[in-house]
Amino acid sequence: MIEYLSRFLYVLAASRKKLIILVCGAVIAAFVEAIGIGMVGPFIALVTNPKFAEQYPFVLDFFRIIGLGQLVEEEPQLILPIFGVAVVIVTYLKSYLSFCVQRYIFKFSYAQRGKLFGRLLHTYSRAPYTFHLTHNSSELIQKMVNETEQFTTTVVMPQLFIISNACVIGAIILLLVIVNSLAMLVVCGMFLVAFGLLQHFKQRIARWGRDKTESFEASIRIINHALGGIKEVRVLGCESYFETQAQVQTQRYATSTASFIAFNNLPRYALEAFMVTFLVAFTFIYLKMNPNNAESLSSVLGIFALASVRMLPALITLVGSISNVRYAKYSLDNMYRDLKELEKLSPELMAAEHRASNDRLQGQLTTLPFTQSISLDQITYRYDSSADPSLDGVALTLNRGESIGIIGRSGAGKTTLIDVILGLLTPSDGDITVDGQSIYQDLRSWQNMVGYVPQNIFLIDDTLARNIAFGVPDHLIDHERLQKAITAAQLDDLVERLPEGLNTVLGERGTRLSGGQRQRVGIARIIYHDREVLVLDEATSALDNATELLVSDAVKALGGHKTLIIIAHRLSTIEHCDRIYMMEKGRVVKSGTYEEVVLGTTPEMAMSDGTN
Ligand SMILES: Nc1ncnc2c1ncn2[C@@H]1O[C@H](COP(=O)(O)OP(=O)(O)OP(=O)(O)O)[C@@H](O)[C@H]1O
Repeated sequence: MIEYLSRFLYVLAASRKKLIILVCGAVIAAFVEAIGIGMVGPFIALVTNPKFAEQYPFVLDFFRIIGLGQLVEEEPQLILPIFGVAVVIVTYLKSYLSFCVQRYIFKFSYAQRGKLFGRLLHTYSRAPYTFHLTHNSSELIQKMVNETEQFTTTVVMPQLFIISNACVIGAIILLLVIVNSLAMLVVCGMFLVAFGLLQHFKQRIARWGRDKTESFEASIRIINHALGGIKEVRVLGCESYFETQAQVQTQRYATSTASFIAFNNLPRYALEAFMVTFLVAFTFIYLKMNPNNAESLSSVLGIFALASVRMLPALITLVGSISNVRYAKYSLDNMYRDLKELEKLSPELMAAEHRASNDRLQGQLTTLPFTQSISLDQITYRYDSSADPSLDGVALTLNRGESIGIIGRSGAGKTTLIDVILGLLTPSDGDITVDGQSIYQDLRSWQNMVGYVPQNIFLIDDTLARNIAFGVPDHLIDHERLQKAITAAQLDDLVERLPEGLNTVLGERGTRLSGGQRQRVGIARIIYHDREVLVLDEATSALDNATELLVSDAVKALGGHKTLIIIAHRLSTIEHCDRIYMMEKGRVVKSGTYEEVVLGTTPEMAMSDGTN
């Protein structure tokens, strides 16, 4: 329980002070409600039994507390009307307070959802790259969209309702004990039934919660597969394969959700059945033991009826809230694990990223001093899931303004090397230095000076301008620089042909562009961002020969004042490079000029696909 609460408080992004104020408000409202409930009984008793005030001294005590003790002692006929007015006032106060507290609970809980969503996005987007290599994006989307909602409705709200209902129940129990200690019998019976049910269904509730979360996550993954790969799916005609998978998951989701909702109604029926059974059994036993005292039975039964009418709804809400909390335990544990692990793992990284985002927004980027060279010194990297290292003692040096080409067969380690250079993977051995300073001393400043064009350019479903000035708010876009980048990447023709020029929306993942055009947008993007070191991963693979020539010219034009690292898909792309490194099984096996390395090497040795 303590562990659960500490996890809950960790995930809850609210200030503790707010939470304490909220709990205090809920407790006060619950006590006013309990007082209101408690006053109804004596009011009815005062109406039906005029001697009630004499028999029960707490009635006069009440009048003394509100300062009217003397008045009602002198004029006892005023007891009933004054008490009636007090009941009405307390009921109004109770209703108003309960409404305010509930409204605050809803506001507070949904504000938590927004905050938690932002916190998860912040954490995931700044998490080490290796985290993303092992976590499916559907899982992360599921957590941000569904589990934050679940956290709000089935963890935060129920916990606050547990507190307020526990207060109401406590106050009612106190009241019943004061009025008639026999009522404890029925209270104990009710608790036994309610908590017996919770205990009996404990495992099942937790399993339903887990099933619901997992099936929702699987559904998002299936949607991603079926619609993300719509071209292949349509051509291969395997739509029904994904439909069958989706059916399994929706069925699992339906079963777990329906079972839980049905269970939530069970305590009400069980408690009602218990009450009737108890009252009938009690009546028979009472009559058997007191055959001549049937009249007193009605007053005892009245107390029981009062207990059940007041206790039942509060107890049902309490049981519902507790089962909700259990139902959501799986998703709470999930979010706790991610947040705790990632926030613990990379607090400096997170802080640095946060600073960098702010700097970027203000157009100021800190970079490492770079006037001479970049050196990779004995870089070794092994993926967690792999037995052999993918990079094994790679060493190379690159002077400012130079361009190097990296070639090698498929699986030689080129992409892994690029990921290490980009600072996405941290080598287990070796170092990368810029003018002698390790990039790991200030990774963000290193990344601020690197531009990257991957094999598959990531395009957002937005305008061409925003895709080139990627991540820059509209009001900070430099239009002169944008135009230069477009011209350098040979995109002028495209801009002219697009219906709304630079403001044309490119479609999801740039579906309105050809492969070659997408590549050129990627190149325009790094030109716009004007980074000192440019990394091109087979950047010209999707270009036709004529366009490739144009883009290669643009890239070549960058040479001399930009430092280039190119993973080549076609040997012609790296002809102009100052040096070529050939990789094999994670090692650099040959280096030198184009003539020294490429000529005399079979295309199979040099390239992923054996082309030249
Ligand atoms: N996420 C990963 N987990 C485990 N092993 C990996 C992972 N990514 C790559 N590898 C392994 O690391 C080695 C190098 O892969 P890498 O992708 O760097 O090669 P590459 O030269 O870029 O190949 P290609 O030209 O086909 O893209 C391969 O043996 C590959 O199986």
